[in-house]
Amino acid sequence: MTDTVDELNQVMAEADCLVDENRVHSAIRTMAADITERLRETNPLLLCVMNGGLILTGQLLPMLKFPVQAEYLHATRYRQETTGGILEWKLRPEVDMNGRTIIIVDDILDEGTTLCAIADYCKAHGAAEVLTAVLVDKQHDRKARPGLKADFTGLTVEDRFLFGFGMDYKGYWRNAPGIYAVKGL
Ligand SMILES: O=P(O)(O)OC[C@H]1O[C@H](OP(=O)(O)OP(=O)(O)O)[C@H](O)[C@@H]1O
Ligand code: HPA
Repeated sequence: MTDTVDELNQVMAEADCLVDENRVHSAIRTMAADITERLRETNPLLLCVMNGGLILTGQLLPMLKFPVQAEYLHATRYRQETTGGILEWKLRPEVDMNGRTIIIVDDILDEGTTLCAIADYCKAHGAAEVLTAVLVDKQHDRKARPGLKADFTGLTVEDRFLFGFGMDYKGYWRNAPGIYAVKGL
C-alpha cells in the first residue's frame, strides 16, 4: 500500500499540468451558461457517467438555474489501463427516457466509444433528443466516428494520458485540481 501511495505521489510530482484549476472552473462556468441557454425550457434528464463524470456533474449542477432531473449510469472500458477495451455496462439507467431530452455528462471524450454507446442506448430507449457534455475533448484522429464532437465541450487538450477533475490514473487522482498529463504518456 505504501508502495502504491509513493508511486502515485511520484506520478503527480512528475506530471505536466496542462490546465490549471482556475481555467477549469472558468470552462465549467461557460459550459453551465451554454447548457442553461440551450436546455432551460426542455425539462432535461441529466445522466452522469460514473465514475469519471462525477466531478463535472457535481460542479455543473448547482450552476444550472432551472429544474434538472439528475440520474446516473456506470459504463467503463479503460478500468486500470491507459488504453480502452470493450465497453462494459456496470449499471444501466432505469429511468424512463421516453420522449425526454437527455444530456449525458462525462469527464472526457477520448475516442468517443463510450459516449456514442450511451447516446445510442438512450435513443433506443425512446429519448427524443440526446445531447452530450464533456469537460475535455482529446485532440487526435482516432475518434469512433470522424469529426465526433460533444454538444458542450469545456476544454480541448493534447493527446496525452490525462488525470484530474474526474479522470483517473489507475483509479486514483480523480481528485487532482487541474488537468494533468502522466509523464511519458
Ligand atoms: O471516449 P472513450 O475512449 O470511450 O473514453 C472515455 C471514457 O473513458 C473513461 O471512463 P473509464 O472507462 O475509464 O471508466 P471510469 O469513468 O470508471 O474511470 C471516461 O470517464 C469516459 O467515460
Ligand atoms: O486520458 C485519459 N485519462 C483518464 N481516463 C481516460 N479515459 C479515456 N481517456 C482517458
